[in-house]
Amino acid sequence: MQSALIVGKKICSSLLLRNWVRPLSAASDKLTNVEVNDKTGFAKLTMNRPPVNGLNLDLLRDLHQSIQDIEKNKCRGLILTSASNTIFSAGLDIMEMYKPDQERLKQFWTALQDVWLALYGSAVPTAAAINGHSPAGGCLLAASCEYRVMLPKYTIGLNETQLGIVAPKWFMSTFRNVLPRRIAEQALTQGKMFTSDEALKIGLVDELAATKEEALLKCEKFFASFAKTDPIARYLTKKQLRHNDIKELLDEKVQDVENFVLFVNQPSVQKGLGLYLESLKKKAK
Ligand SMILES: CCCCC/C=C\C/C=C\CCC/C=C/C(=O)SCCNC(=O)CCNC(=O)[C@H](O)C(C)(C)COP(=O)(O)OP(=O)(O)OC[C@H]1O[C@@H](n2cnc3c(N)ncnc32)[C@H](O)[C@@H]1OP(=O)(O)O
Repeated sequence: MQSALIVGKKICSSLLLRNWVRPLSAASDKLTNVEVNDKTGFAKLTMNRPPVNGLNLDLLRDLHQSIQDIEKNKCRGLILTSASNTIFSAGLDIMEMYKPDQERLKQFWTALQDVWLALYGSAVPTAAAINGHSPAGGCLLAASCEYRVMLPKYTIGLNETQLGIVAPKWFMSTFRNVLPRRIAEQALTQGKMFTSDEALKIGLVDELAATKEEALLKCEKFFASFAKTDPIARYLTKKQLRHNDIKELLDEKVQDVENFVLFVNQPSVQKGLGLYLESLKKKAK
């Protein structure tokens, strides 16, 4: 595993916390970084896969491990954010889907399912400090959290239909958990990307913040709003509200992988992904 777990920015000597620190590989290899504030118990989970935090198999596995670690340690809040100054996450790494190795393709989708199940169903309160663009899979991660604070002048949305791909049901239920059904339907069918202001207006994000620091503080303030609640009662309430969405994927997990593999391998989808990748590369030149 390549992620780093840092408690209070130092290795703690107590047995409990020592168990909790995962050894690092070379620092440059880290794809996620977890810092836990030992006073508040809030964990900051930072995605760090330059240039755009494209969600490839390795980053997804790393994210899953980090979410599980945060949960096991009974942190009091998880804030998902990005090490980039302009991109939260560009969504799924299209290279994983274009001319794919078939076995890896299955592992890739399974890893995405596992991240979603862990984040959407997390017992720990979750928030996203969206400090950059957040299309597609990036939006899915943010929308899976319970609270979102976004910096101005970026974009967020599930743009799959603009790419000629279809968001699976659990992407859609995540959106529907946040947005009124009619707005979710329009946004999903149009593949609409919202500006930060628009996202605030429709309720896709809860607040805007001028800086990343302010966004993190606002996320912490959200966690503080649970100070007078019982954590178990809080979790069981969230669990019941999200139960049907989670059960739907759990019941169809294998079939969902098969659907994805079948869909992605269609020649028309491959052609579309190839053209889209080309357009991204041309834009970068
Ligand atoms: C009825 C049947 C239903 C069945 C359904 C079953 C299954 C469902 C099937 C499929 C579902 C798939 C769901 C897909 C979800 C996704 O997340 S797809 C990814 C969508 N992402 C995007 O569209 C974002 C594309 N990127 C951008 O818009 C921009 O790059 C940006 C994020 C706004 C950043 O812009 P900028 O800072 O200007 O950076 P560049 O554009 O220059 O990019 C830098 C390099 O990164 C490469 N890149 C960017 N995004 C991606 C990506 N998503 N994947 C791979 N690579 C990416 C870009 O090409 C540049 O590369 P080079 O430096 O040129 O090499």
